[in-house]
Amino acid sequence: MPPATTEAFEKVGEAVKPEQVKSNPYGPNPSDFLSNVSSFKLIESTLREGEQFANAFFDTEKKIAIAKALDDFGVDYIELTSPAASEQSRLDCEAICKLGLKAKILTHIRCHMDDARIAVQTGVDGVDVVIGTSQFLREYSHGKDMNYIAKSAIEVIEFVKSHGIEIRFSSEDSFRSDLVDLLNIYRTVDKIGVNRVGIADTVGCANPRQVYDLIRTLRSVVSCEIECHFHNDTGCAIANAYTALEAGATFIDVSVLGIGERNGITSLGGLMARMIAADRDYVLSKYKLHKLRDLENLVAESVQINIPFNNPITGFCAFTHKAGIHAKAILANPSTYEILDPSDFGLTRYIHFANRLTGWNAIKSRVDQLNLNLTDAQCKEVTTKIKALGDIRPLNIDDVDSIIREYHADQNSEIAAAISA
Ligand SMILES: CC(=O)SCCNC(=O)CCNC(=O)[C@H](O)C(C)(C)COP(=O)(O)OP(=O)(O)OC[C@H]1O[C@@H](n2cnc3c(N)ncnc32)[C@H](O)[C@@H]1OP(=O)(O)O
Ligand SMILES: O=C(O)CCC(=O)C(=O)O
Ligand SMILES: [Mg+2]
Repeated sequence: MPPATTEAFEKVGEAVKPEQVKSNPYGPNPSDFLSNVSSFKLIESTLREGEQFANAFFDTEKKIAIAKALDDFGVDYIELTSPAASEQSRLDCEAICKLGLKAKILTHIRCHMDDARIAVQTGVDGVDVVIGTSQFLREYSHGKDMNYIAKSAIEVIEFVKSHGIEIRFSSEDSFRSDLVDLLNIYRTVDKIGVNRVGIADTVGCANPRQVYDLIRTLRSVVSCEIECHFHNDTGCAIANAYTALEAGATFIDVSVLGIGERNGITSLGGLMARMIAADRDYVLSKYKLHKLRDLENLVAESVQINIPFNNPITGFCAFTHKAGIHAKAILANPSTYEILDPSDFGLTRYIHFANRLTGWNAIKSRVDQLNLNLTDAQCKEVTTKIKALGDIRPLNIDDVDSIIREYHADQNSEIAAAISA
């Protein structure tokens, strides 16, 4: 496309000169500036954080079905509820470890030797250890100071490592913790050797700028990988996860449909949507995106919820285009109003034409689908009729098809009458 002329702008004031705008990092292809988010990994926590969702009860059979579906989807790690939580949780953890899945199996425990002793006997590939570091949790949850936290962290980490499995240490409520305390504890555990450290926005208070700053700072203090866990209380879970990757994190905790404590965490599907827009080749090479819908249905049924209408990718209208302006452009080139390609997820787009916002281009497309023959002028005329009925009541496809067919028949009988006259 030729560069926009500045003539029109100069009439209303000084135009921006192309040389003033070195490059636009945001477009037209967003992936140009996103190379640093590539090669992220997923810690899938439906069977841990997700079990903390109010409606969740997974029996052994359901946990196995979900674990297999997650593995088939291609998640890197599956995180399971603490085996210290209950006897059945421990048995389920052992059962999932024995499935021989490609994904590595983790369990998630308090920073406590009692839990660690149980965890290392389950057959997991790694243990995620967590302890609250904010003033709130230090005072009202476990009541321990930073010295105690550091000592028990070292003891638990060395114990888990001595069993030859992966270890991750995480602070709970990281964003309301003292920064110096945080960096000190992470530096300590990094020195003794952990696979990952984790940052957790346990109450969902962080915004992307805070995430960027904290992860960037942490990146300069530790040499191990950084994992992040974001709650969605203020609606930032996906954006925060993405920003964490930009800042140097490489592991993100997700759950199917985002289920978890309160209103949950970064959703698997939401993160897939965000990441495929950033690095399509990487995401397609790693994850079987066409299995997302079945995976979400499996979990939604298990916890007795519906898929929200506005869910990324699988919400019922995620690829439905309605207003006439949109429909026309989508018909010409789907990239006009779609950043995601539904076929990447085994889905199809839909043009909604049974409403008063429709335009003649969408109606013409429907006329073609019905294999009828109307000129552009006739399509415009029949669109006026459809809009008139759409002003009175909601329409369905049958209404529109009836108007089109009736109009088509009228036109044909007029032609026939003209010929016979
Ligand atoms: C933010 C998160 O989601 S963290 C993960 C949350 N996961 C879970 O809670 C797993 C399910 N939990 C459970 O089944 C139980 O809470 C158990 C088995 C872990 C503990 O049960 P109980 O001993 O009955 O204690 P309760 O649940 O009432 O309180 C939590 C206990 O853990 C302690 N604690 C809390 N966090 C930590 C931690 N990170 N490290 C060590 N101890 C901790 C508290 O001090 C409290 O101990 P207390 O009994 O001496 O006061
Ligand atoms: O272990 C972690 O990093 C996160 C724990 C958790 O679920 C949270 O803090 O919300
Ligand atoms: Mg959580």
